[in-house]
Amino acid sequence: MQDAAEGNATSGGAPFLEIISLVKSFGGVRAVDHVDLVLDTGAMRCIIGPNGCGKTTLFNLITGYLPPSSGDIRYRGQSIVGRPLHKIAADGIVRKFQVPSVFPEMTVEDNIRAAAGVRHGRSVASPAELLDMVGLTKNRRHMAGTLSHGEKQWLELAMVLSTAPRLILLDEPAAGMTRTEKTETVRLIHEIRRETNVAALVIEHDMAFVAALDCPISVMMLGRIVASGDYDTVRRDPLVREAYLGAVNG
Ligand SMILES: Nc1ncnc2c1ncn2[C@@H]1O[C@H](COP(=O)(O)OP(=O)(O)OP(=O)(O)O)[C@@H](O)[C@H]1O
Repeated sequence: MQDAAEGNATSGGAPFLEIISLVKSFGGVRAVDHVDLVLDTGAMRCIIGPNGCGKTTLFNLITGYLPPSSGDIRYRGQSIVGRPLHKIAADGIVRKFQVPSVFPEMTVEDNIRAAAGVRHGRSVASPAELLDMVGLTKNRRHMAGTLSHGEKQWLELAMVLSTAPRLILLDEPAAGMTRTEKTETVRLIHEIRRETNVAALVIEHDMAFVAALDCPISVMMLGRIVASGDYDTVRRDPLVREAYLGAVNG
């Protein structure tokens, strides 16, 4: 099942990100098994699926952390397979990990300044604008180590944005957050997309959070994308209900 949004090309003709028949095997385990996926400039898509279905491996392939066994990843019209990790990051694909990695002994604003040193010449919001966007202006002179878990996640999001990414890969951005922090994170992600036109791929297990993000979803199982569409479409898919949503939501 493919939803219409997947086929749209960018103005230059080539899709912004195009994953073509991507395979990654670890010995006998095919962690990513002929995955096809297209993402337009500024678009967002959630990747969901049970533990071990290949989501993290897919991110590791896109960022260049792992080489694929076969298939291609085309970014802004060119294959990035074999391109070094740092070059892929410099070209604008930036990953935010589940556990926030801020510098605890530095102030909030110095964390952003440190990250902004690697913006690769692209224009970007100022540290003050980024702090405002993530709601941390009032904390700017606090040591990052004193922030709550949710605030650390938002600070790291601002740090990622300060590098002027074109595509952000968010690995479980709601993990460990309170309900209020999750609601704020959804608002924040929507605002970031409105303000910056950055594209996003989001791995997430929390289905209420996924629903609130209100974007197309790809469902992975055993390394394959088995369903794609909006939240209601995916929810109704019998295979998804049985193998994933049913198990999560009861
Ligand atoms: N470096 C590795 N070496 C061997 N097997 C691996 C390696 N990385 C992942 N795998 C295997 O590949 C499969 C997919 O793992 P992956 O971590 O990508 O899944 P996931 O969907 O991200 O899981 P989770 O939701 O638990 O993070 C699993 O069977 C895993 O054991």
